[in-house]
Amino acid sequence: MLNPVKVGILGLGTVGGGTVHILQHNAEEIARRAGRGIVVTHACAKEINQTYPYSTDNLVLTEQLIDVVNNPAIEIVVELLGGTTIARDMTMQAIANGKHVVTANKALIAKHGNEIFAAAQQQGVIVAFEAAVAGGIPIIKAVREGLAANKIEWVVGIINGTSNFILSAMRDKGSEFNEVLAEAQRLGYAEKDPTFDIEGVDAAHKLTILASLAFGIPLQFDKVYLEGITKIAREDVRYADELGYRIKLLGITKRTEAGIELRVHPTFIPNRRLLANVDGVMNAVLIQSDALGQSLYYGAGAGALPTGSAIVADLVDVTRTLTTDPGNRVPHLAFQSNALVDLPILPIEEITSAYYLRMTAVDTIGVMAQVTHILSENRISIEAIIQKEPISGEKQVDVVMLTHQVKERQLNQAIQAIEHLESISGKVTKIRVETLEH
Ligand SMILES: NC(=O)C1=CN([C@@H]2O[C@H](COP(=O)(O)OP(=O)(O)OC[C@H]3O[C@@H](n4cnc5c(N)ncnc54)[C@H](O)[C@@H]3O)[C@@H](O)[C@H]2O)C=CC1
Ligand SMILES: N[C@@H](CC=O)C(=O)O
Ligand code: NA
Repeated sequence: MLNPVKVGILGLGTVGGGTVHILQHNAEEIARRAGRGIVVTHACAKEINQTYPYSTDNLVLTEQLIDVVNNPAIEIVVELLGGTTIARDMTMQAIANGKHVVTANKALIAKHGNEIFAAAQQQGVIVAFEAAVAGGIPIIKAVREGLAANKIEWVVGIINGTSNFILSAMRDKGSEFNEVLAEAQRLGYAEKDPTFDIEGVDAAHKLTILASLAFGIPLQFDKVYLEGITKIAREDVRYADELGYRIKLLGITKRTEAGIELRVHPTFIPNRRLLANVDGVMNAVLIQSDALGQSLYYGAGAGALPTGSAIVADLVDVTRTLTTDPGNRVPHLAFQSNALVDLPILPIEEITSAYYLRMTAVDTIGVMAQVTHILSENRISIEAIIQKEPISGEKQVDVVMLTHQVKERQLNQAIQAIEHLESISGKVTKIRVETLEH
């Protein structure tokens, strides 16, 4: 067998720890698969004086990132720092030094991937990023290689473990939002800045990557429409249940004649669907493609070992292809770089969806007639409508409805008119309903 491949890791936190553990624990199996050993020789972190729960005996630990990136003995740099400034500099420096890079950093790839892949291609090195989308699920491999025969029509996914963990606990145990978020942070699921998880930014990073791989378009994070889960009220979770739905934070990207839909938002999903039953930190990605039809990919979306699993899989992949001519490797974004096309991304008002609407009626007499009149004027048909019984002593009641499919611009016009009614108090809550056929 050849000498082991030397790896340097930047960052020994949740994912760095999981990666070192797996490489040590499964060393023999990994070497049998890769054709040679894969050994971490150097690692960099801010907290190198702590005791790690794995052996650091043969590991040179440093606080200086550049010591790893500029070390001529290291062939593969694993970037597990997070963020898009220092991580970008280190990644670009590693590439300039002719090193392959493996990263879990979806923010980095979504925002700077076009530049990073161009530099990597010029240097003939690989930047591998399986861990960046849906944690341990081999979704990059599946889309880039497994579905290479297909024209992909749409991709829909639960791709943020933290927000799914929160929504599941709110529904199943009636837990408080902030308590569950703190638990997700303790378990190492959340981003350093957890607003990325709960405001949909992390899911948008991952969706940006999936859309590029699915449709052969450049990475365009700035064009993703995003809404997080922080505005979901307890009553919406309860009404979803009553109507036979679950609320999930979905990333949706779809090819239409007018352009590409690229959106992240809370979504009602009928509870009989598989996606509706993906709970806790689990992720799932459902893909519609022309030859295979639908395929579903399910597994742990965050955590030390699941994410470490994806990092090590990339290390094996890179090791196996070290001697392959760069022109014959799998292209970073699934399509050859000169075959990417710049399809337009649709503004959210141009999408068509069904909707859940909740409003508070202050005067119940005649309010239903007024609301349904506005909807019919805007050619919006209603699938279900519920007027809740007023709580005794109170005049206000919730009115909840589900619409059939309509263009979002049209729905927004109707909502504006409804909010102007004297019998309606405050804002109308709007949540999109998942209507993709499956
Ligand atoms: N935690 C998870 O389940 C998942 C995380 N990711 C991504 O993996 C990456 C790492 O995430 P975690 O391991 O959770 O983060 P973490 O916060 O647990 O670890 C970060 C590590 O980087 C080191 N570091 C950061 N800046 C440094 C600097 N300037 N100099 C030296 N060391 C520095 C820290 O000391 C720490 O060891 C992020 O990009 C994250 O988005 C991806 C999938 C899942
Ligand atoms: N914070 C992320 C970690 C994995 O990508 C999540 O919760 O999914
Ligand atoms: Na993955």
